[in-house]
Amino acid sequence: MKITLLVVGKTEDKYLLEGMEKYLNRLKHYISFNLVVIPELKNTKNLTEAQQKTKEAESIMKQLNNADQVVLLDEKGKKYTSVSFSNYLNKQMIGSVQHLVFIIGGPYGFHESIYARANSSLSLSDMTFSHQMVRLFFIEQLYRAFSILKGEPYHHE
Ligand SMILES: C[S@@+](CC[C@H](N)C(=O)[O-])C[C@H]1O[C@@H](n2cnc3c(N)ncnc32)[C@H](O)[C@@H]1O
Repeated sequence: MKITLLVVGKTEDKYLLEGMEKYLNRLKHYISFNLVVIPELKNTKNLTEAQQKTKEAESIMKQLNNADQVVLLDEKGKKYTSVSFSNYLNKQMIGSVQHLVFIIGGPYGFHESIYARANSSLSLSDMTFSHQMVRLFFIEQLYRAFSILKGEPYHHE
């Protein structure tokens, strides 16, 4: 199985880039992982929030194949503990899933067509995080999940 994390917009903040790099470097020892950045829309001044979400959705859909298992990062999604998330990943790996795609929305969240395409959703908290910060938190949780599956000492309950 390979995992893709699809995000909208480049990260400019150094503190986030450094954190992401740290966990991406660790994660690559466990799984084939790809971070795909969909470029942020330019000249959005004349676009409504709904129009921006529609355009983002078109770019997201272009990245997806029919067989992909798509999981949206969404504050209203399903909640896991780190251990239950590691079990979820294990199930996907031993099941028939070839490509697991997690998606973090843009500043306004997801268009309804993306909700309709998704197979499931995942909440990191009831709180709303910036779409930039979520990528760091999620990559750390992915790394943590694989370290749990490997029985390595990173995670302490
Ligand atoms: C600023 S939030 C968008 C908030 C928007 N009001 C909504 O309804 O989704 C940007 C993106 O960050 C992600 N996100 C923010 N908080 C999250 C959380 N607690 N759990 C999972 N993903 C979250 C989601 O992918 C969301 O689309």
